Amino acid sequence: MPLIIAIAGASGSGKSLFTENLLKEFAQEGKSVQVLREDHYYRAQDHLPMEEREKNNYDHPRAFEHELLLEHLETLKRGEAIDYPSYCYKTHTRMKETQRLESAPVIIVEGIMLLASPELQPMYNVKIFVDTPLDICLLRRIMRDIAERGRTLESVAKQYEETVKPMYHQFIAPSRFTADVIITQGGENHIALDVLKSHIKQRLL
Ligand SMILES: Nc1ncnc2c1ncn2[C@@H]1O[C@H](COP(=O)(O)OP(=O)(O)O)[C@@H](O)[C@H]1O
Ligand SMILES: Nc1ccn([C@@H]2O[C@H](COP(=O)(O)O)[C@@H](O)[C@H]2O)c(=O)n1
Repeated sequence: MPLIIAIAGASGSGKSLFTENLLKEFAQEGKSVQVLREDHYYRAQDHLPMEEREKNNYDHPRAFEHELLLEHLETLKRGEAIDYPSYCYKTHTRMKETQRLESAPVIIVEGIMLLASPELQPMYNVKIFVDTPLDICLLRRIMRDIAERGRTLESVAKQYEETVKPMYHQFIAPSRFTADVIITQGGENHIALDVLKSHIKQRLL
């Protein structure tokens, strides 16, 4: 049965980079791994005008369609394929295209609310929390959101004050206590990558 690894942490903590690095480690050994991003499960908002979409709280668990993510994890765990959704941060909604994604011996799922959602917890075999100081997360987010997600400095600052930071304290920070492993130094922690790789290899034997 596939092993499901959840990687959670604040926005900008280094979850994606850590996931990419873990993926590279497995690819080098010819191991098949699939990655799911919780962001792809943000709810579709085609029915809402853009001003409404821009005001939404994207840092609350109910912003995600966790019911669909749960169904997809169950399907992958049975060894079956899913139709993986895609998401656009600029239009704040799902894209039409889905991608057929086959199951694999290792499934990595990465996102801010993964450990804060009790209904998803039983699905995970390994729970990881990437723990990075919030000021570093904010600096990274400013750079990324302006460069890649079509945001302005003013909009990033407003969103951070109104939702990102308070929701982090309400939902994400407490969820770190449910983790099996807490990773410091973000996506480039190579000792953590090595330890995790050995653990996963042992469990796959
Ligand atoms: N340890 C690190 N050192 C330097 N830059 C990092 C580190 N971890 C992440 N980054 C960079 O910070 C930005 C945000 O990281 P990312 O992995 O996308 O965060 P998340 O997925 O948690 O939102 C990216 O540009 C990434 O390359
Ligand atoms: N339409 C959206 C959807 C999400 N966000 C922000 O993305 C963050 C989560 O993604 P990371 O890659 O940073 O983990 C989350 O904090 C949301 O605020 C958004 O701005 N707009």
